[in-house]
Order: sequence, then structure tokens, then C-alpha cells
Amino acid sequence: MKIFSAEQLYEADKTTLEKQEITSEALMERAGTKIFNWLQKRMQGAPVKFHIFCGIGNNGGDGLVVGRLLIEHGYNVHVYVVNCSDKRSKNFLINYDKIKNATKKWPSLMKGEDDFPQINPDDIIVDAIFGIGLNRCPSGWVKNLIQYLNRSQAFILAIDIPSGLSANAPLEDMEAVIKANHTLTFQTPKLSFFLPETGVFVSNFDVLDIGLDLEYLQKTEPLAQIISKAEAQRFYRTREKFGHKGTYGHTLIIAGSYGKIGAAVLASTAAFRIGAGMVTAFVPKCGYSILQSTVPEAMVLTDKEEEFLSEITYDFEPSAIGIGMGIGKNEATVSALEKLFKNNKTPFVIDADALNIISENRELLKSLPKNSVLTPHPGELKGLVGKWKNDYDKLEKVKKFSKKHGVVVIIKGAYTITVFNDKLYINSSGNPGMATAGSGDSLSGVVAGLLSQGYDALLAAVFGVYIHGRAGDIAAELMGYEATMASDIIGNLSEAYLDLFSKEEPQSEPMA
Ligand SMILES: NC(=O)C1=CN([C@@H]2O[C@H](COP(=O)(O)OP(=O)(O)OC[C@H]3O[C@@H](n4cnc5c(N)ncnc54)[C@H](O)[C@@H]3O)[C@@H](O)[C@H]2O)[C@@H](O)CC1
Ligand SMILES: [K+]
Repeated sequence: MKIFSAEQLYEADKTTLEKQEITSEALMERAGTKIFNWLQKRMQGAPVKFHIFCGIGNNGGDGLVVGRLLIEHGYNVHVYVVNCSDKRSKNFLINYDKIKNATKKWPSLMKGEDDFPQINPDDIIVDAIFGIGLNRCPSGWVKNLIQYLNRSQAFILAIDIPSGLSANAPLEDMEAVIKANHTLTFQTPKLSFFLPETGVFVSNFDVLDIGLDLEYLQKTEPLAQIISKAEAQRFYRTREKFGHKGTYGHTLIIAGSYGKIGAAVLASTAAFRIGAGMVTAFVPKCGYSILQSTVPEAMVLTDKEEEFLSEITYDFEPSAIGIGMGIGKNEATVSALEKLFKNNKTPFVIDADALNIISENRELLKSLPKNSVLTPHPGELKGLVGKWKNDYDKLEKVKKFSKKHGVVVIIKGAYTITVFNDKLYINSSGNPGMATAGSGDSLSGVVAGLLSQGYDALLAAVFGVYIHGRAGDIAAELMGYEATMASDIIGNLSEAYLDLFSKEEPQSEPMA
């Protein structure tokens, strides 16, 4: 599924009106009806009280449509106009008149704090104050209203986007945003839903298809692409009937140091489970028996040093290398890395301490093999690209870094984002149970294992992140978030593969 900017959505809106020969009022009725249907399906006429707060733009207009439909269906509704300006939109005014014809209980006009209504914790708030037309930070009594609603303990349903949040611009005031329990967003989710600073206001969301022009949506280059099951199915490469272990490559995992040999175990196992034909682990001497006994399928090479890596030598041609997990930052390890990178054309996955070493020895960036996949968590990312002002600045910095060094960067997080040149791919699988030691090591093994099977760097990253997240989801379904460990994620890679082609419908909208 694609993510469009606010500007693109306005353009899509305009194109839709022209091509479908409908009025903007009709499109608003369609959008409001979608929201109403969603509510009706869940509420089934329940006598709960709805408080609908409408701004004076088209988001407010949507709120008025929803209010009218709820009233017409016998719900207990109170509509408020958050009268922050006299510049009401045309469709707001049309629907303002319509609601006045539908009920004797006209909307209350709010002009300040004195007009704040009493809200009980078991009421429902519909937030239609601001949509994607937000052009400045809410202030004064409107900001106070937002805070008042957030404190109410009532369930908040936001229309299109929680008021105060921009679709794709940085947040100026954390205190001036609706913290929605659920958001019903039109046509495509907005980029801000997926970024850590702004995503916290959008705990859950559903996308409502309001029938915007399909051709426009298909041909327009999006801000980002969401990767879900439908996309992952397309990325998957079938296993050949006459394939042999050589067909699926030989992954080299260079990982571990004294006390951190587990990182090598996890990455090697993950590389196998994702389908690598062969895996060799290169570890300090102290890791030899551990690897041989925990991953008997793997071959093991050891460094001359007992506890850390000092010189990386091997006598075969690996099809991919995963490096960095638990290797520490010993001086000898730094020069071993430098030598390895120079003139090496093997596809790389670079993780953890290897990233820290690069950050602290920036001349290494010059010898970074092109098309490497880097898998930093936020702390490691800061080391690579420097501090950022906000999430959008972060994305720009990572795009620049990716272009400059010709690498794929996987920004790990609640929604892991893969960046390649100017393109963003947002992963939809995964859960908080995956915030556990070794989860990153297993991802590196997954991506390295895919690279060795011939997936190109970007596909290995995007597909690997999805499958890894899906395995984490399946693990968490079985064991709960808290108990899920990295080995459970790896243990469920098989289920994640099987799930890819289970009969259930793909989640993506047809336009994706
Ligand atoms: N684009 C589309 O495809 C569709 C959009 N629709 C709705 O239209 C919305 C966008 O409508 P609008 O463009 O009218 O914008 P909004 O309804 O988001 O609000 C814009 C109005 O609020 C004012 N405003 C913005 N920030 C403010 C602030 N901080 N303090 C006080 N006033 C502020 C603006 O000057 C303007 O008058 C969408 O979010 C969606 O809900 C739907 O009706 C269906 C179709
Ligand atoms: K809203």
C-alpha cells in the first residue's frame, strides 16, 4: 500500500471529482458514510453518548456528516462546532445546514473554555477538529480543548488524522495533539502514523477506501510504501525443484566475542531457517564448541584470538556475509574489519558493533562495500548519520547517507523503515514482544541468508524485515509479548513462510 502526502491527497481529491463527475459535497458524504458504517457495525444502536467536535474546514464537514447520520439512526449525539475562525469551508457550511434540518438539537458553537462540555469516561468522542489541512500548531483555547479531551478518559475516535498532527510534517507541540484511541483514515495512512515521535498519537487505525481515483493513486510516486503480506508474496522467490545446497548460497556469519557467542548462534540459525544452503560461522576461539554443539548444521572457523576477532580469513567464496553481531570494538577487530571491507565484492549485512566501529572510524565508510545492508537501531544510526531534529530530518539524513554510500539502511523500530536512495519502505509486521535481546542478531541472519539465496540487497532487506516481523507476530500469538525471545522468532520463521501463502486474503488495498 502506498502512503501519499497531504498535497498528493488533495490532488487525488481534485482528480476524482473531475473523473467521476461528482461534487466535493458528494465525496464528503461518501467519506462520512464510510465512518458511519464503521461505527454502526460496531455500535449496533447502543445508547452510548457521542460528542462530535467539528472544526470549520472539511474535516469538520466530515464530522457533521457523521453526526447527521448517527442522529438519523437514533443515536444519542451532541455536535459541537470548534469555532476557531470564521473562514468556514463550503462543504462545512453545506453540512451545517443539513444537520440543522435533521435535528432540533443544533450544534453548540464553542468559542472558549466556558463552552467545554462535561464528558463521561464511557462516552465516545469523535475528533473532527482538524484534518490534513492543519497549517499551524493549535493554540489558545483550542489547544486547551485538545488537552481537555485527552484527559476525559472517554474513547476518542479521530477522523482522518488526530487533530493537531500533520500528515507528513514535523510536530511542533506535543501538548497540542489529540491522543486518539482509534483513527479512521481516508484512502491511505499518513506518514506521521509510522514515525516514533508522531505515531504515539495513533495507537490503532483503519484505512477507509473512499474511492479516490485509482489511476492517480497507481501512477503517483508515493512518499513511502507499506510492506504487508501482499507485497511480501510478490517478493518471495520459489525454491527450485532441482536446486541443491549450492543453489541457495553459503552464508558467512562473522560474529561474537567472549560472553557474546550467542549472537553468532542466533544469526547462524536464522540464516539456515530463512533458507541459506550452507552457513559458516567465523568466531573467536572461545565460540568453537558452542557453535558446533548448538548449530550442528553450521561449519565453524575460528580466529587466532581466544576472545575477540583479530583477523578474518576464510578459504571459500561466501555468497553473503553477515558481520558485527556481538563482536565488540577491540582495536584488532577494527583493523580486521578494515581489511575485510577493502576490495570485497560479497554482499554484506552490517550490524551492531560493526556499525559502531564504522561510526568511530569514519574512513571505513569509504571502503564500505556498495549495496551493503546496514541494520542500525536508533543509537547506532545516530553514530552513522549524526543527530536529527525530528523524525523527518532523520529520514532525510538516512536517504542522503544511503545515496552517498550506495547502501540500504534498515532503521529498526516499532515500524521498521528500510531506506534505499530516496525510497522508503515501511514494514507492517512485528510487535513489542520483539524488543528483546538477540532480535537484531536474528534479523541480520535472516537478511544475510536471503542475500545468499540471490535476493538483491533491497529485496533481502524489505522481505527479510517483513518475514522476521511476521515470525515475531506468530511467536507472540503463541507466547505473549513478554515471554517472546529471539530464538522464538527464529523458531517461527518456518510458520512465517507458510503463512505467506495461507488462504487468508492479502491485507493490502488493490491500488497498492
Ligand atoms: N482530500 C480528500 O481526499 C478528502 C478530504 N476530506 C476531509 O477534508 C480534510 C481536509 O480538509 P481541509 O483542507 O478543509 O482542512 P481541515 O479540515 O484539516 O482544516 C483546515 C481549516 O482549519 C484551519 N486551521 C488549520 N490549522 C489550524 C490551527 N492550528 N488553528 C486554527 N485553525 C486552523 C485552516 O485555516 C482551515 O480553515 C481531510 O482531513 C478529510 O477529513 C474528506 O471530506 C473526503 C475527501
Ligand atoms: K481529526
